Amino acid sequence: MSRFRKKVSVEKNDIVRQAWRASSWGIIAIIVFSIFLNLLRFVTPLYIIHVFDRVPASRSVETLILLTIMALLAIVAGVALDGVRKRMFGQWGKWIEEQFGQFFVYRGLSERSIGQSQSVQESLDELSRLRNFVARSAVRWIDVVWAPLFLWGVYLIDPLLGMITLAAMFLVVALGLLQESATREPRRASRKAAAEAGEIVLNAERKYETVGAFSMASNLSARWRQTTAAHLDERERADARYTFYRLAIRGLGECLRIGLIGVGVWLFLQGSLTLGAVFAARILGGYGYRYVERAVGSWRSLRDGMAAYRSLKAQLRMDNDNNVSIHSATPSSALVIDQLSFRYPGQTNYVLRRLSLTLEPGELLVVTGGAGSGKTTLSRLTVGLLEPRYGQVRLGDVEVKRLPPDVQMQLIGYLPQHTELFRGTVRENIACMGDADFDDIVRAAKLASIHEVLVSLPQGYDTPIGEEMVTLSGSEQKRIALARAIYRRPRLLVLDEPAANLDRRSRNAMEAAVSELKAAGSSIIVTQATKSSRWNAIADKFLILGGRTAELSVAPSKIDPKVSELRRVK
Ligand SMILES: Nc1ncnc2c1ncn2[C@@H]1O[C@H](COP(=O)(O)OP(=O)(O)OP(=O)(O)O)[C@@H](O)[C@H]1O
Repeated sequence: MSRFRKKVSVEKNDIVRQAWRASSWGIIAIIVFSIFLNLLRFVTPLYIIHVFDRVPASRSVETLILLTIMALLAIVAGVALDGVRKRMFGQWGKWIEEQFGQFFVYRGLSERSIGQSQSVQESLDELSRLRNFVARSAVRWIDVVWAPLFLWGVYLIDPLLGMITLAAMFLVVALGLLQESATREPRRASRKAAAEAGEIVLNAERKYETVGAFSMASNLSARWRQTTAAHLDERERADARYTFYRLAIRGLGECLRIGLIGVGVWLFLQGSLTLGAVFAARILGGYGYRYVERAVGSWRSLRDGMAAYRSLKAQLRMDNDNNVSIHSATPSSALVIDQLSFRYPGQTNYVLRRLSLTLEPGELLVVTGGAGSGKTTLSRLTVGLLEPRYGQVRLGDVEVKRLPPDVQMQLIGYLPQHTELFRGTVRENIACMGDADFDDIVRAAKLASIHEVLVSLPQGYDTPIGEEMVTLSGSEQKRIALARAIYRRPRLLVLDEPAANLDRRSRNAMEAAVSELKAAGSSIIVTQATKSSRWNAIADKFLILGGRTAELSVAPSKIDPKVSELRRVK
């Protein structure tokens, strides 16, 4: 039955148009079903007119039986069509989420700028709002276009009854708009307070060591209670206003029905309407009013659904613009940092100014600088996590920031300052949560000197680790992160303060791994907070970061007479 099975290729251009095209048969079926369904809604009023007005005159039981059977068949057909139509809307919503969910997770996670795009969760929330609209509310907006037809039916029976129905429809729209504007602000405030309260708990759970060590539970729970109280107050205010307007709308519907019958019977007494026509007008007016009422009730869902659609469509367009072709020479080209300047959004001071250097394959650059001098910022810029304000970071001719995610995965290895492991097994963590050759994983673990530790774990490489299951020491976790950074033998390896908090054995392992990769042709950047002679023997270049200046020097043994030994960049 599903007409929403076609797959949309997210790699091709015009993804949105493709999705509309793939949905077109389903949409046509929904529209055709809606036409038949709403025409069938006229059967009951027609039945009443005939049964009340014609059957008593003819006194024909056969006609009554025949009309009743036809009306029942029409009702059964209407219910079946309505069921199929609702199911199709549900499938359409599911299809949209299935088609694009994974794509937005992939795109959001592979968009490597820190704080520059909307979060993956925001995109998924938008997708889910769009699905909710399609699966639950779109049917109401398809039906509301039929309201004028029912109104016209009432008007044909009697213009006065038509005017009463029209007035009720206007009033319900006005009440709906008032309800929306009266509840918008408390709803927004309530959502904000709820998110803040949730954040307090989530944060405290993550930082359980600090919470436990400082016995912060009572302070945090008091703060949570305060924030939750604000959320509950706002929600109660929104609920009270919502209930008031819902009751007013429901009451208005009852008044309309009574009004149509009261005025209709009065018209009957005047001799201008039959009783059958009065009840038919009551039913037609009821349908028209209910369609408008239901559409008004799902106004927020329409607005959220449309906003989500526009935002997702813009993101899909953006994705189409980002295709980059990579020259085959790129992997073996030099790393070029060219006039690189960077400041964080909202900051006036530049962390790095017009920094230029070149790192050939097989060269090691040691970056030294005190706290806040920009070591982490430079590391993030080099691996494409931050976008330069001015200048470029390139591998050959291609900006690192523009490398397609799969190419970047192959070419770049990164050990961040703070170790981040994922919930999963050790083997999965080293393989970046994907599939990988086990021999490569073991080779990387040996190179990072963590193999012996891993084989002694209860389930070896298949031992689960993660945020909550801390079974490894900080230095062991760092060596697993190092194994992850080097297991693909990256062309460019960036290690941000790798020696911090490591014992001598781990530091030696780190240096041995760096030497081996360097010998194999990787360009390597290592940052350190204090000057140390540790890397002197194998380093090719040194960069000293100091607030607004940076000094670049070449290791004495590697000085090329054509290159100045010391450069100062302001
Ligand atoms: N997300 C951010 N937004 C705004 N400013 C930031 C951000 N991250 C870092 N900074 C600022 O940029 C400067 C450089 O920070 P960075 O973390 O690169 O220094 P660092 O040399 O790695 O320091 P540390 O050795 O303490 O880790 C600092 O002044 C810091 O306050």
